[in-house]
Amino acid sequence: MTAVDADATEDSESITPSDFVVVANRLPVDLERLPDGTTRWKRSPGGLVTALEPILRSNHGAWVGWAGVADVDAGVIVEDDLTLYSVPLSTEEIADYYEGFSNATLWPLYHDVIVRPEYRREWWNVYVEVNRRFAEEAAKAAAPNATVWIQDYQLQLVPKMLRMLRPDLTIGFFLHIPFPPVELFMQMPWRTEIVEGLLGADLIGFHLPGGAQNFLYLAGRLAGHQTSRGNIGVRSKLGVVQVGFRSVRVGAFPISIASGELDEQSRSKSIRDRAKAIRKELGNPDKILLGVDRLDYTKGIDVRLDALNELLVDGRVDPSRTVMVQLATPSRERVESYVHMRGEIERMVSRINGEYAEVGRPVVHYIHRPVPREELIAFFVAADVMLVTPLRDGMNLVAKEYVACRSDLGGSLVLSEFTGAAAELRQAFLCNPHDLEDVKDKMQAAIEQPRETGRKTMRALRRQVLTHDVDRWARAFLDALSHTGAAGPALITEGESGTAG
Ligand SMILES: Nc1ncnc2c1ncn2[C@@H]1O[C@H](COP(=O)(O)OP(=O)(O)O)[C@@H](O)[C@H]1O
Ligand SMILES: O=P(O)(O)OC[C@H]1O[C@H](O[C@H]2O[C@H](CO)[C@@H](O)[C@H](O)[C@H]2O)[C@H](O)[C@@H](O)[C@@H]1O
Repeated sequence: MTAVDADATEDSESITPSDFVVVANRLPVDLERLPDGTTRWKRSPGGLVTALEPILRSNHGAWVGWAGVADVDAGVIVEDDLTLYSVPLSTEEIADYYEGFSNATLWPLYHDVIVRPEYRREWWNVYVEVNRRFAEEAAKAAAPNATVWIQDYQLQLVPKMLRMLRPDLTIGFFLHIPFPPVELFMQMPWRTEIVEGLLGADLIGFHLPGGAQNFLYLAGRLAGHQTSRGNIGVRSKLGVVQVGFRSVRVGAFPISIASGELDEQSRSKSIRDRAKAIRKELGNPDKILLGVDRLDYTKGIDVRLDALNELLVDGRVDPSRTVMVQLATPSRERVESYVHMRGEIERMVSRINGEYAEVGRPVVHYIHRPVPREELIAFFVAADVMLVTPLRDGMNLVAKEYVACRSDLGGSLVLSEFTGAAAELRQAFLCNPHDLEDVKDKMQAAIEQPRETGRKTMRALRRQVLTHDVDRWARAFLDALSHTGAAGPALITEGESGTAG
């Protein structure tokens, strides 16, 4: 392991531990190695970081995570409003824990087995080891009786490991991806270990009641614990698992974005001007269609390209007046299924342009790199139709970001039913991404939507997104967490206690 920029890092022994600690696979910033051998920090990809960074900063908390590169120990970095504890990972650990068990076993299993999950014992062993390392670092970062909030599928064993190291802590866990149906979860060779790992927390949060309900059932079936009956609600009616003398709460807390801030940014003159310039640079088309995603097979980028292609073939969309922009952040580039999918997407883009583009006027603009935040907001403001078509997605913050950026009440949202966001954004053009005719119909309807109907719809969508922001999400989860544990109030659940099933 090489150490990094000694001036910026401190020895963990000399740091004051924090009362509030977030533990996530990634730090909010990634260390980037430049060609000249030096390093610099850049923002990490994905919605988890987008959602959590502002909350942690405003709480002056600590964040435990990996710096995003192999074989580098970045130590502890103390900033004004945040302390970062980096957990170093070797090249082999990244291959087995991150690319392997997290992203070639858990990710596809939890996303409806769109790609076949691989169950390899050596990946599991390294997952256990790396989870232990995160638990140990979290134990160092946390002050006595602190609250520790563990994030996501990469760290499902940390709650139990941390509880064994530090029984004084209040421990929350939030899963950012879907929790799968029971029949799919039962494929997992280490299913009982995972359920027991999660049950080390005082509160386990999911985006949707369905995922929470699946977990509650499995806690009874696989771990043999008593569980509450009755339906779990949204931010209400928590389920309960009785683990010996401890009551573990299980609930649904749909995540969101800093919508007020985004709304304000999107109204600025510089963003408005840039949005106009984007339209001009694209050749002043009648309609701009936009996709913004990590390049991931769950996101259904192929679905929207297929639908666009057929709409062009059918003559239902005019290639001289319509442009699609796909912004795709590179993701998990060494995992086989991602390499394969990238090739497929790029072939589809070329085929559409080969058939329908004119010189200097492509129909699909495809950008395979992250776009700076301000530029992204300008794209949201410029886009007439936002295409969010995942085959499965825990939440999908992009859909909410688009809505937050449309204070002009312009634009329409085509949204897959299989995203967490669809449960809240009911007025969008909801589509079934497995039904190509449905996707085509909804895309065409969004393109042709009359202005007044569009404004009414956007107003309703905005009401939802602006009143349910990321602060409300964090507050709901942390409030519920503060009411757990031995000193907490009586069960906030409906129904009686009993074994589920
Ligand atoms: N090409 C891109 N350039 C910049 N930011 C991006 C890009 N693609 C996605 N993002 C950002 O990454 C986050 C993605 O979050 P989300 O939609 O929840 O999906 P996921 O976390 O699975 O990637 C959003 O904040 C979005 O704005
Ligand atoms: O860290 P990576 O492997 O590069 O992946 C990026 C993140 O992707 C996933 O995001 C999820 O969280 C979002 C916020 O809750 C949610 O909207 C989205 O539906 C999820 O896919 C992943 O869960 C994170 O751990 C990754 O960091």
